[in-house]
Amino acid sequence: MNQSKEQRILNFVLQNAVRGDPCSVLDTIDKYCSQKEWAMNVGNEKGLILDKTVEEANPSVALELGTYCGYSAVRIARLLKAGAHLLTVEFNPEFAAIAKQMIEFAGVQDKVKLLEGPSEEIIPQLKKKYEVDTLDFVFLDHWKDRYTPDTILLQECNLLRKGSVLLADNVIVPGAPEFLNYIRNNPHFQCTNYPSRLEYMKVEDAMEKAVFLG
Ligand SMILES: COCc1ccccc1-c1cc(O)c2[nH]cnc(=O)c2c1
Ligand SMILES: [Mg+2]
Repeated sequence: MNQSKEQRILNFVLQNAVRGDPCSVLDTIDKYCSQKEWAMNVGNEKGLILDKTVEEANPSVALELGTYCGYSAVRIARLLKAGAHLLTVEFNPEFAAIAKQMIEFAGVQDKVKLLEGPSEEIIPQLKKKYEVDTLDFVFLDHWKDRYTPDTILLQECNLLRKGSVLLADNVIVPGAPEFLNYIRNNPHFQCTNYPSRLEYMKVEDAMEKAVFLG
């Protein structure tokens, strides 16, 4: 049974990165995916926008939708203050299994809770089952057709508070035009666009930040 691309990425990290060093894990994934096999990690260019947004929000409780191999979970968790934590949601069991190992190798497992399942099922469970009050930061990086319904669901479940920061990846490529239309015309959100590049490619992409105004 030949290996998946995601397994090859993990193996490259296990053999080349420094255990317990999140930055070396990120650099090693970026090296593999820029030189050997493209993969849909947020990457280092958009990763810097993610870093700045997380640092500015300084979240106690963060949510990521779309874990994939765990690159952005490691990227976010490495910036979290003592006692803060990230909940990351992945519906693909193969990806979740890879991400779990990636997060543990990076040494950020105490700050990250990986939840396996569809976001539309997990979001309504966050308060009662996962003891969340409100979310300080949300990274949307899953299926683009879920950006709008999940943003509506977060509001319906009272998971956002005045000042909650949403950051969406890939609003140009693959694109989330319906989400941009929804969020930019919604008076409860203050939006900012951050032009960038698609990970590991000379292709235009962008991230959209949306601050909930309550
Ligand atoms: C499976 O498509 C891969 C792909 C192909 C071409 C262009 C973009 C993407 C892409 C890039 C990303 O950062 C992504 N992030 C999260 N969920 C995605 O599906 C996703 C897709
Ligand atoms: Mg993405």
